[in-house]
Amino acid sequence: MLGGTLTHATSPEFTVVLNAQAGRGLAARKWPQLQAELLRRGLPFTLLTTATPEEARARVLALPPHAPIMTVGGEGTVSAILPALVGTGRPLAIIPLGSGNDFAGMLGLRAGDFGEALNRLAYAPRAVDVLEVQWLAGDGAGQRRYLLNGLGMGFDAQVNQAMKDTPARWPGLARYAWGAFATVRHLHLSSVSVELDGQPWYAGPSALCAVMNGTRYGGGFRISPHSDVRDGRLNVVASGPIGRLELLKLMAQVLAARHIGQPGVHAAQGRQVSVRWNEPIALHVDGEDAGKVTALSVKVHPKAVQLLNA
Ligand SMILES: Nc1ncnc2c1ncn2[C@@H]1O[C@H](COP(=O)(O)OP(=O)(O)OP(=O)(O)O)[C@@H](O)[C@H]1O
Repeated sequence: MLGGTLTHATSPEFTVVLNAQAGRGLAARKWPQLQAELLRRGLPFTLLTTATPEEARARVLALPPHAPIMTVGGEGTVSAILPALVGTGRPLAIIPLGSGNDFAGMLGLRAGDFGEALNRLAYAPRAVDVLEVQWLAGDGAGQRRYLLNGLGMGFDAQVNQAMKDTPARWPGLARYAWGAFATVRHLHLSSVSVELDGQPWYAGPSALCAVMNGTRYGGGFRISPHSDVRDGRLNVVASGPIGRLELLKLMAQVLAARHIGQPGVHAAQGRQVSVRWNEPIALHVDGEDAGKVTALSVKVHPKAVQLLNA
């Protein structure tokens, strides 16, 4: 554990959660530069270098309520400690150094731009919504998990898996695009039935269904351009029956956020959504593979986390 010098009497001491593996090692490589910047600004901190998400969660949970946290990593690094933030009053500053950084990117925070991320600590904290997913059937039935950015089922989640085969030096967007091309050959439609706020919303064949708090995933695909992380609502986007070529065209439209309103694209907002498939479907949660699922529900916790540099 390494401590920074307390030179500014009014600055709270941050607990820095450094995920050295985030961004395929980017966070570890950039840490000395960030550390120097924290010290230069007189921002006091204690460093937690954690080996696993579970360790990070446990160590943050052991901190006093209201202790400010700074994550250094990607979406998974933030996602891992959400249970130690929601409802505890521990505020969060995000220093994005992951592969995709979609939630941070949506907020205008760029990987490696420490100046902007730290300057924003002078702003008033802003509360953002958090989503909670519950597995309704299958192996994980009853399991719950918080997420900040979004989850995807079907094609989305398969692309997320395929991205792992791409070179580390590629930007997140290129890795996602490569994954989409590799995955589209195996496109498979399944039957889904989606209820939004207790009402039937979409039922029929589908290639993908995403439930979003943020606007984008995959390093810049704006799957849910109308999302607002402060509106107390989640956004659901599902495809109808779609072929390979149409899906590739759709992905290009998603890049430009022009897919909403197109035929075969269903999008809506609500507070709670239940999604049931006729067969097990690949799932990612905040960009992490989460196996296969046949039914899940997602609800919003409005303004559940205070962001210090939003
Ligand atoms: N504090 C932590 N310490 C060690 N490992 C962690 C920690 N938090 C999360 N992890 C693990 O590290 C993996 C990668 O982290 P993260 O998602 O932050 O980076 P990334 O995948 O490179 O970026 P992004 O999610 O923005 O694409 C996560 O999937 C998770 O399993």
